Amino acid sequence: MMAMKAKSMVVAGVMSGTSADGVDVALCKISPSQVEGDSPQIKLIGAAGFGYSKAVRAAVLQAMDAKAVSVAEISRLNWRLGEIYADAVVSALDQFGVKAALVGCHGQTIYHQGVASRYLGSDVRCTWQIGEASVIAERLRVPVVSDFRPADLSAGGQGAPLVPMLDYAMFRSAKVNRVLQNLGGIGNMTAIPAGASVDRVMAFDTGPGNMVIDGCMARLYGRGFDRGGTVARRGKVISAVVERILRERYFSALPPKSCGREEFGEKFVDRFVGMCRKAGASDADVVTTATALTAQSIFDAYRRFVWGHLGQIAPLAVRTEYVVAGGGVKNATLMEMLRQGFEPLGVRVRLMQELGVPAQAKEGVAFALMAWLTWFGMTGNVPAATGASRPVVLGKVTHG
Ligand SMILES: Nc1ncnc2c1ncn2[C@@H]1O[C@H](COP(=O)(O)OP(=O)(O)OP(=O)(O)O)[C@@H](O)[C@H]1O
Ligand SMILES: CC(=O)N[C@H]1[C@@H]2OC[C@@H](O2)[C@@H](O)[C@@H]1O[C@H](C)C(=O)O
Repeated sequence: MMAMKAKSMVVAGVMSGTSADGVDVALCKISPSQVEGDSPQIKLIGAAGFGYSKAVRAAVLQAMDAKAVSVAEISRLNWRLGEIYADAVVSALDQFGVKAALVGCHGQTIYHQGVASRYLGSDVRCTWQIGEASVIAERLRVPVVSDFRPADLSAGGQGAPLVPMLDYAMFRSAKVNRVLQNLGGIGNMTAIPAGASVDRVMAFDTGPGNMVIDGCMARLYGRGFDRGGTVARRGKVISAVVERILRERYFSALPPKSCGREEFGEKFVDRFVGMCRKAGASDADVVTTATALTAQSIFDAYRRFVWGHLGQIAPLAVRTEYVVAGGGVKNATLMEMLRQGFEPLGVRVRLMQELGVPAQAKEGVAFALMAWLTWFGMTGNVPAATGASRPVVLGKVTHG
């Protein structure tokens, strides 16, 4: 690909994640670095969130269950999501009174399999994000970059996580180790040792973020999520269940690794609720135990994989900061559990907004950055995070 000379641009980044709760749009000004070879400069102009209607959320969740949905429905949903994303971008641009020259749209993951399984005589790994980019490009009349994950997957990576590119560009520090955590449907962690180069970044999905909590809330309380963590605050943790689950394969597998509803969706929630009930759990205890599972799986991952890596790469770092983003930041019980686990280890827990990006906006910013990199022919994956054999240009461009 012939690379154009990179220029400053206003880019709209659009993310709709595994929680399937709606769309986050981040409007960013992205400019080339003043220093040759350094990361681009990213300035957040504004961010806005748009919840899916109940019917759209139900259709998205259904599309993730291949047995319950037809190809016709997936095709219609692809189109409808394109409209929903276009509406969200138009509303965000109106709200902040700016024009975007480029859109980066992640789309909705309806299937993700980072690890190979045997299929039609071959070892197949695959990933699928929907939300028709042509619909967005036609409405906005600007180019849209979408479908970011397949290029990394084709280069031998897991196709996820991709946010480490943003984490490294925006939040690395010369003196402090930074561990960046997202608490979306799935939890993911990026560890950047102080002063490290990009090939020393470690990143992976820690397991459930809010997905299991949300699943238990839907089943036991008929609600989408545990607002503020108030239900989890009332119950008690069934430690034996948490310990048993943490011995399962996903948690002990070495990074790079990625997961989704395939691992922690409905089927997992069925089994989890069953295990809690067997141990005598009340409804609130189930939700508290699901919350503790998220928190414990995170410390566990930190202790197993991250601690040693930070010590080895940056032995002189004065401290480690653990910076949390994503919707889970609003769950006060989960945040308290995380603080109780990290503070005794001397790790300072901080919120993403303290570093200048609202917790809910970070992934939108990441896809604005990745679109900008792609538009100028630059690579966007971090092979140390995804396991890819090389850095690749991500995504497909639909010209508006
Ligand atoms: N007020 C709140 N109190 C508690 N939890 C909340 C609150 N608001 C949002 N959440 C949680 O945050 C989730 C959404 O988080 P977010 O939008 O970061 O996830 P996502 O981007 O869909 O997922 P992923 O990052 O895994 O792709 C909700 O499903 C809910 O569980
Ligand atoms: C396949 C897929 O959509 N994965 C998401 C999901 O949500 C969180 C976690 O699992 C992460 O691996 C990824 O998203 C973020 C944006 C990423 O790629 O970094």
